[in-house]
Amino acid sequence: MFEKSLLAHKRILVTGGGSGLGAAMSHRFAELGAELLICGRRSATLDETAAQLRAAYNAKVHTFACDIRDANAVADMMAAIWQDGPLDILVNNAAATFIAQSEHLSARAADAILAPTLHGAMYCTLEAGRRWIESDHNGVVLSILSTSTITGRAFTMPSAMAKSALLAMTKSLAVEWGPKGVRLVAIAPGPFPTPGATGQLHPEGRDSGPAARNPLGRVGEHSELANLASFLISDQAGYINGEMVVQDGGAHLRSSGAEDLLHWTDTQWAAQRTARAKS
Ligand SMILES: CCC/C=C/C(=O)SCCNC(=O)CCNC(=O)[C@H](O)C(C)(C)COP(=O)([O-])OP(=O)([O-])OC[C@H]1O[C@@H](n2cnc3c(N)ncnc32)[C@H](O)[C@@H]1OP(=O)([O-])[O-]
Ligand SMILES: NC(=O)C1=CN([C@@H]2O[C@H](COP(=O)(O)OP(=O)(O)OC[C@H]3O[C@@H](n4cnc5c(N)ncnc54)[C@H](OP(=O)(O)O)[C@@H]3O)[C@@H](O)[C@H]2O)C=CC1
Repeated sequence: MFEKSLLAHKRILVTGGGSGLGAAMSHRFAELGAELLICGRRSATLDETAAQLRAAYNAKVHTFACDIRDANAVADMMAAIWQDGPLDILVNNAAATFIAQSEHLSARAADAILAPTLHGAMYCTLEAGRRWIESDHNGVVLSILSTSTITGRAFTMPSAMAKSALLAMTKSLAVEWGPKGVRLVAIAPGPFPTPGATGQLHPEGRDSGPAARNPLGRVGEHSELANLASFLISDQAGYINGEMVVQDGGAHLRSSGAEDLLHWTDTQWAAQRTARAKS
C-alpha cells in the first residue's frame, strides 16, 4: 500500500519497541526502509526483536535498555542517539496500565502508571524536541494514546488521565513547535490484543471481550495500526499536525469499553486483588 522507500533514511525511536504494538510498528517501519532505535527495560526482549528486524529487512537497528520513568536515563539515551546523527521521528509507545477500582489505588499504584505513560513520554518528547529545535532539524512525534482521551475510562483512571494529558501535549506543542519544524500527531487505538494489554486489562472473569462489543465484530490487526503509524510519521502526512486519529472499529462511539466491569461484584474485585498479590 506504500512506496517501499516511504521511510528510507528516517531514524526512528520507538519506545517499548521490543514487544507488542511497538514491535509491530518497528517491523513495518523497517520494512519501509527506516533505521530503528528501540528502547525498553528488558534487554533480552529488545535484542530478540532487533535480531528479527535485521534478519527480515537487513535493517540498521540499535537497542537501548532505558527506563523512561528516569529523566536522566532518557537524557543519556537521547545523547547517545544523537552521537550518530539526529533522530527524525519519536514514537511514544511505551506505557503501563492495569484495571483496579480507583478507591483502592494507592499513591504508588497510581504513580506506577503515570510515571512511564505520562512522564516518560513527556521526557522523551522534550529531550528530542529541544535537540531538533537547537539544530534546526525537522522532527515528528507520534504518541500512541487511547480512546479514553475521548470517553474517559472507568477502572483505568490513571491511564485515561495520562493519555489525555499526552493529547494536550500533542495539541499544545503542535502550535508551539510547528513553526520550528516539529510536527506532533497521535493515534487512539481501540482493542489490539497484545500479551501486555491482555494480561493487564483482561483477567479471567471479564466478559467475552472487546471483539463482541465492537461494531465491526472484531479487534484490530497489528498491521492496521502499523500502517496508520507509517503514514502519519511519513512526509506524506506533512500537513497533519496536532491531530489524533481514532482506530477502533467505531467502538468508542458505542461505549467506553469497560461497562462490563460495573457489574463485577465486590467478591470478584477482591479475587482480582488477591490474584494480583499472589502473582
Ligand atoms: C485503557 C486502554 C489504553 C491503555 C492500554 C495499555 O496501556 S496496554 C499496555 C499494558 N502494558 C503494561 O502495563 C506493561 C508495563 N507494565 C508494568 O511495567 C507493570 O505491570 C506496572 C508498572 C504497571 C506495575 O508494576 P509492578 O507490579 O512491578 O508494580 P510495583 O511493584 O512497582 O508496584 C507499584 C504499585 O502498584 C500496585 N499495583 C501493581 N499492579 C497492580 C494491579 N494489577 N492492581 C492494583 N495495584 C497494582 C502495587 O501494589 C504497588 O502499590 P503499593 O502496594 O506499593 O501501594
Ligand atoms: N494493545 C491495546 O489494545 C492498546 C494499546 N494502547 C497503547 O499502545 C501502546 C502499546 O501497548 P501494548 O503493545 O499493548 O503494550 P505492551 O505491554 O506489550 O508494551 C509496552 C511496552 O512498553 C515498554 N515499557 C513499559 N514501561 C516502560 C518503562 N518504564 N521504560 C521503558 N519502556 C517501558 C515495555 O517494555 P519493557 O517491559 O521491557 O520495559 C513494552 O515493550 C501503549 O501506549 C498502550 O497504552 C492503547 C490502546 C489499546
